Amino acid sequence: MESIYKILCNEIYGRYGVANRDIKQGELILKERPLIISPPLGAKPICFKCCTVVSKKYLQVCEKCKTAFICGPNCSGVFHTNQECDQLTKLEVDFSLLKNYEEIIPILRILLVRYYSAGLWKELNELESHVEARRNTPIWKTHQILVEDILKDTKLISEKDIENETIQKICGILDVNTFEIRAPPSMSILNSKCQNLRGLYLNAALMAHNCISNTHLAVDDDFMLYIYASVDIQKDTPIFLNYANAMQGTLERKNHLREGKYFECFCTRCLDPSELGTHISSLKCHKCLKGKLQFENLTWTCTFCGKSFNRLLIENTLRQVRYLMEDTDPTSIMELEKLHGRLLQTLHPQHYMMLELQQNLIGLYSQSVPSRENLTRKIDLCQNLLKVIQVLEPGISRVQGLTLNELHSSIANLAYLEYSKREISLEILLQRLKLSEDILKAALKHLLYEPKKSPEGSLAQNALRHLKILRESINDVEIELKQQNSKSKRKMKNKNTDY
Ligand SMILES: C[S@@+](CC[C@H](N)C(=O)[O-])C[C@H]1O[C@@H](n2cnc3c(N)ncnc32)[C@H](O)[C@@H]1O
Repeated sequence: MESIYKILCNEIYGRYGVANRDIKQGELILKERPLIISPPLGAKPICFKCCTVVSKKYLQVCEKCKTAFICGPNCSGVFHTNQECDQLTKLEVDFSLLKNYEEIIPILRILLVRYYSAGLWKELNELESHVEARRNTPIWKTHQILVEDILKDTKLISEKDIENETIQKICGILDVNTFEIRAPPSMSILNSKCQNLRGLYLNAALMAHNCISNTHLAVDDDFMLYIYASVDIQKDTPIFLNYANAMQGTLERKNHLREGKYFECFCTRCLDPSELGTHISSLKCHKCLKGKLQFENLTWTCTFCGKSFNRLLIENTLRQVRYLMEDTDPTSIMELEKLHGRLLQTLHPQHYMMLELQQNLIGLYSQSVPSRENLTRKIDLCQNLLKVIQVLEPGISRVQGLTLNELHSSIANLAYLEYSKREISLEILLQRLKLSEDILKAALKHLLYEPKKSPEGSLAQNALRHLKILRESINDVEIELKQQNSKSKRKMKNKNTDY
């Protein structure tokens, strides 16, 4: 069967994927298992079998190779393959070395590939590593001390490897090509923040970046990666992933791409100071208080009065805003609302830091008392957020799905509340419930792409159950409305006959 995409190469992107035919929104473009899952530099080690993060004190070793870390003898994970285990047995790697220097684990796992699969090793080495751009930078030196020098003391790498910069190249390949993925829930890291892992997917790694991507990515609990078309993609169009966070401003995304992926992005969003009219990076003009400050030609300029502001001044303002956000209790609606009000004087209401606050608030309101004030505010926040996401993540989008899901429940709850207080009629209640149903259906259109074996997948299943309940409620209200109408018709008739 003809492949849905093909790989081309040009001077800008290097290798990149393009649609081999018209691809419909929602079509699966790629489903792929990772070649390797690893913790990022400096993070806690993971079980070689199931990849859960494990505290050092709970680590055990594989009975067979006596080297690979495992979370326990009954672990049923599949990632410590026989090939890897056999190879570690043959190489007689010193376990204490691994235990004390977990930084070398991902590199070691990749090095093992060259012993058991020449084909995979070749494919891996063809990935972009940007060694030239990295040479003698701080990250190069860190890897030299934390990885290269330690591996040198073992028989795992030769003098030739050092000469060929094999280890630095692998480190570059991991930094440039891996996807950030969520670690499975861990029993041995109680109360710790969820740690992210890095997954290397040989085919997905070939896709180019655009800040407005045309794909939707999902990873299930077994680390299977799914890439769907988030919008219709015409034949010969590049298949774009977004390597950056769509909900960050241009300067932040550009920094991330420059420092981590070694390129400058010139997509339509990066070239437009208003970021496609979303104003996700805009500030309020302190001088005229009317215009928006946008970054163009290396300065921040007001769209209304034309005054320019020094870049350092704005960077300092944004840093102060970040400190204020970090200093605010993220579990307190009152504190976050106070900060939101205060920041409205400095930032555009759709600035990415405002959106971050708004997302936090939506989460808190969804767990709070469903009072009229709370529900109305949550509806406003969801609508504001959706205006931006629909532009920055057009088509299928997880954030859109989650926000629409929150919006539907608040609209239904507010309608019930107002009806119970006799503030709205049964007809209006029905209208609002139908609106909520439409919004929930729209949410499901996004969320149904989430793998069943993932937290978002469970949320989608929940949303499906809610849809059923909502339909039953709508049915009940329709019946009640019919009864009410026929009752009033009968009353009218009786009144008429009385006359
Ligand atoms: C994950 S790799 C993609 C595959 C790579 N092009 C190759 O040939 O192996 C990421 C690298 O591709 C290049 N790249 C991807 N998207 C790009 C873009 N929009 N503009 C410029 N370079 C891009 C950059 O060199 C980046 O570091």
